[in-house]
Amino acid sequence: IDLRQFPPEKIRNFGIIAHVDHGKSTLADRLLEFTGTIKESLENKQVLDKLQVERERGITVKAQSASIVYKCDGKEYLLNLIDTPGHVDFSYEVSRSLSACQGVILVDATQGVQAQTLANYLLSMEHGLPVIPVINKIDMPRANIAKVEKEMLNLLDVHTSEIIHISAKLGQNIDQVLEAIVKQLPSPNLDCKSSYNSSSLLKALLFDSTYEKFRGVIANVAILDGTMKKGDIISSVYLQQKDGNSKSAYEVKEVGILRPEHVSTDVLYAGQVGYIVCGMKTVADAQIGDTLYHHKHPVQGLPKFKKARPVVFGEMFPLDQSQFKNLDAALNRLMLNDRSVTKLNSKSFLLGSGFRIGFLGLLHMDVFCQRLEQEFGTNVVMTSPTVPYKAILNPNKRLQIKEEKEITITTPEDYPSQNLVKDFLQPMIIGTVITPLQYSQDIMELCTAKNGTAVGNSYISETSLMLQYRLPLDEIVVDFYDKLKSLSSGYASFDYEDDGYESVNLSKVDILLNGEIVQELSKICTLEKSRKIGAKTCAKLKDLIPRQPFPVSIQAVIGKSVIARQTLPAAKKDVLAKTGGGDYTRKLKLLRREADLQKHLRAIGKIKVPKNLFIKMIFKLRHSK
Ligand SMILES: Nc1nc2c(ncn2[C@@H]2O[C@H](COP(=O)(O)OP(=O)(O)OP(=O)(O)O)[C@@H](O)[C@H]2O)c(=O)[nH]1
Repeated sequence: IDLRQFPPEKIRNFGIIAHVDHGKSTLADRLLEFTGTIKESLENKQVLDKLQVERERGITVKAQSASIVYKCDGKEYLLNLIDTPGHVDFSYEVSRSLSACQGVILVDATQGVQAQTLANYLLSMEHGLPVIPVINKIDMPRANIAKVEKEMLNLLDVHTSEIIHISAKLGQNIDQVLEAIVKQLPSPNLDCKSSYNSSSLLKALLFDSTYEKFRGVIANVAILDGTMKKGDIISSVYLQQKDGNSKSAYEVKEVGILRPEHVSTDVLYAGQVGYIVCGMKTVADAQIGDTLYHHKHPVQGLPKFKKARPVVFGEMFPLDQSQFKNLDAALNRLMLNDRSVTKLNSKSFLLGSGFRIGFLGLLHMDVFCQRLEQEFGTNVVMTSPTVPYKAILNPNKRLQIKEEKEITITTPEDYPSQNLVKDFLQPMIIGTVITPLQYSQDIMELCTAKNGTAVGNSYISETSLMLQYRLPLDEIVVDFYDKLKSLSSGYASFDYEDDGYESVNLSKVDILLNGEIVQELSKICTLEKSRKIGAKTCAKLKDLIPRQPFPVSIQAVIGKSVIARQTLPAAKKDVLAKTGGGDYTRKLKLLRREADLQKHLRAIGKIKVPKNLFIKMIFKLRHSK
């Protein structure tokens, strides 16, 4: 491809956004086939979902770009498409991708408008992006186009005449979608007047990155002004700020576009989207949202990207401590590809050195761990996840806290001494559920049971309802989504947004084995839930700990008060087994000696629990609802 043929007016950059499973990746397949970017084949199924985890789970977790060339009214256009994930846990990928887009297609399916349809639509409005409304899966017998159109008219600012009806699976009306992209979406809104003005200073947005073993960081860039060529020496606004006089400069070793695989073009012009390889090595250097420029010609930086805000935290340890450094390196590389994860160092008495990692949800946490294993061969153990609570501490002279202070609690270790605390706060969300009418009663009961308060209900059609509840984040991260799906036979959809913090009665449940605290099993939870959690942990431990020669008391405590307990009886040893008939006094002697031994062991009382048991326990607690 000669990229000089595509000045900005012949370029359209668009993202495909929609609810989970509405057919975004399938539409991307057809767009790639229809424009001859890839060969037509029945084998082409979600070709942009390249990760093993995406193939195995059948979901997109990573936004992917591809450049296609399309001829419309005799002129060729360069279209850059970004296929985005639909699940709420990966919404950061969507918002990040939209920063490199000029237009968006909203694919809707026969299920009608769902929670993420609405969330993504609002996101594109926030970015000021126009939307091409599309109804997908019209080939399905269950398709109810009239109903879906009505919902779209009710909830989205679109007109019936604009809605395109397609079957991404069968490739029906794909040409209409492409034509709408060219005719209805604007060309990139650039700082420059002309793409070939060689005097224009380079200004490029780094909007995504991946890591490859031999090539290092591969950065996806949108060129906003000037040109980027192989051999150019570039720097970035972030590096300039970090290093003062901008010592860090990189030579562009490769530059090209994605079709969808890397195709080197040696140059990218203003308005185009592509990739560069320039020897960057770390997450710190390849900052998402950074502005790149020619080293000798600094430019004004673009507004920074909003940072992802983790909603669950877990502690991650290598199964084998000798692998700690490898795990650190693997995490840094994976974080180049997944920018929504946060990482801090952490330590555990039993599990050794590890990391405190923040995720955007439990699915995100599972997918991230699976990617670590599949792409980097690391084996890790994750402690049970917790949401970020806050504590307001009273002033304290001894601890040199001069005025009220707010701290964030993401692990039991952060839990402050109760007498210092003025108030605990928990994160709240506004959850939006869209459901067919017949399931709404059960869903309302579920929201109430999860301590939710209704903030608004409205009909989106005669048969579907939108429910909005204010809920504690802690109540939805574990099993809310699964329960919602099972109550509604899979029909209800869910999305949520932050809604500040609210006062809560928080507690820290510690687990004691024969009076000794086991740090790794401590848990922060609301006082209301503490008994249930304490009892469950004690019962599970009783099952898992091997019998010892002495009884083991397993207690769950809050401070000094015991809230649950179990006793693991001593392993009985038949001391008389070898005595046969024998003398009565000898038997008595043996029994007395055994009783003394028991007493002695009980006095020592220390039980040696293997590391494996904790790993099993952590695993069990995480996977039991
Ligand atoms: N019958 C029919 N099935 C379709 C159509 N489009 C997609 N599908 C099916 O719907 C399912 C989901 O399609 P995907 O393309 O993976 O959906 P997605 O929106 O990319 O999914 P996420 O990225 O995980 O949110 C797959 O089984 C597709 O084969 C269509 O037009 N007709």
